[in-house]
Amino acid sequence: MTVLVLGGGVSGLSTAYYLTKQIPFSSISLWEASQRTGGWIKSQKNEKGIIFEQAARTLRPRSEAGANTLNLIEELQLSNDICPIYSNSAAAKNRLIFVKGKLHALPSSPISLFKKTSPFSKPLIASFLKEFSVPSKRIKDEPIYDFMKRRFGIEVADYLMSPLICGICAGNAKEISVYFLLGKLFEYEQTYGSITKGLIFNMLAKKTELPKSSLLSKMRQEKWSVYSFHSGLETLPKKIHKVIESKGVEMSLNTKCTKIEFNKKELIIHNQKNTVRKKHLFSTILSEQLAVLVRDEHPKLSTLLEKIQSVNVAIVNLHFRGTLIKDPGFGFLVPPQENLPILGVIYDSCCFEQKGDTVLTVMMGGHWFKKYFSNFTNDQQFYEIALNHVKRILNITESPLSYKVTILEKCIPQYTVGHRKTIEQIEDYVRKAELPLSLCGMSYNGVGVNDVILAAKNL
Ligand SMILES: C=Cc1c2[nH]c(c1C)Cc1[nH]c(c(CCC(=O)O)c1C)Cc1[nH]c(c(C)c1CCC(=O)O)Cc1[nH]c(c(C)c1C=C)C2
Repeated sequence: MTVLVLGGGVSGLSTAYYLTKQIPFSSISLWEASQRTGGWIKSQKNEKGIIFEQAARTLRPRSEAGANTLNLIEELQLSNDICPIYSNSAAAKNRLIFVKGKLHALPSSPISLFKKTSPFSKPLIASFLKEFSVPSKRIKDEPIYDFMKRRFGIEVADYLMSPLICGICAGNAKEISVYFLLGKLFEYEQTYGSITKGLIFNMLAKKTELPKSSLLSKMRQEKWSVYSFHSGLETLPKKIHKVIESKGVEMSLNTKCTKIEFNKKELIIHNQKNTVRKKHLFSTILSEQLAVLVRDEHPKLSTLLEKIQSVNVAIVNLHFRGTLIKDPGFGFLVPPQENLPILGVIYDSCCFEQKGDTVLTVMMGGHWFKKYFSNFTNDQQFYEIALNHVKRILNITESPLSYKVTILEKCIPQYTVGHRKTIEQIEDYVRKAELPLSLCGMSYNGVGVNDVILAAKNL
């Protein structure tokens, strides 16, 4: 069997990795359009040992997908490279939002739900209790914002959910699908008539057994909240690359697929230099990129793939001398109704020690990229916006020792309302046309690193 994996991000790398285990005697090739693998995961270490993370920086260990990644890490013999953030640390507990000119700490423990904390006008427990009696609505899907406003009220939608959706997918909660991004909460309303009731039933229910591994036990024992690696998150894709190469996967960098032809259950796949024939294709590139490659032969499939659009995110990493954060934590998010050009700031040096200095990452754009930056022409403009906001909000007067601006083009797919139907239609088309094609990656069933690794395993 000859197979090709398209895309060398963590999704493509893990697809190739699991294929080497599942079909060990096949010939596996991987094409990556750029000069490196790892995709958006890129950790840049400077001569002083300061790490600038370009996009994703931590992984969550506590879910089926999180447990699967821990298993993979153990298989890759990376357990000793892990750097956890423990649940009782400020970086795990202190999450802030910037509302009406001030930073506010979000409730972080069951007790804090009983206290009134600004910007909320009442204790959050009141919204949860009221939610019991809100009539349920039979729906197939809804924007997350509408769902939360209907169930918990406008403050939860504005101050909790909208910023959280910015953090997860740099998206607008008024457009993102609740079914797809918050499937459990959606299911609770549909099954129990109330989210709060669903949460309680879920807490009392017998937990599904997660795959056992010694790393998983260690994580539970030590109470990790999230984790990365001592040399940054890129440790993971780098190691997968090394392992799959050693197992015989033929890796081709700077190799951009230009066209795919489906010929009697065989594929003819073109790149800038040559053409190859393969029995099966695993596409982990963005659905909108794949749409272009299949358009000539399968225009209907192409139109469906194009429906899943991604947004640009601008990242500005800043490095200052000394410890400048007065209230340590994970960082802060800016709810969209504040109408500011930044989405949030991560306090990297509060999460992982950075030689006693302060390292911050400012995230900008996402759904609002065009609104704020359509006329920007150079990195300096992004840097100035980021620095001015950081200085003002965090009361920093110093100038950074170094910085880096990165524009991540089409970085996060947006699962808008109707995403489920689009996925079903795509799967239906591939099945009926008997295309030797498997789809994986951020565009389909989860945008997180854990999600795409699990999806690769389950292909
Ligand atoms: C390029 C920017 C990215 C933003 N989100 C993601 C990237 C790559 C992907 C992402 N981030 C989170 C998740 C949820 C599941 C997980 O794997 O952890 C995903 C898929 C978590 C997250 N990251 C930030 C926040 C505030 C959150 C929410 C949950 C939490 O509080 O831990 C930081 C952050 N990420 C983005 C922005 C704008 C931002 C703001 C500080 C976009």
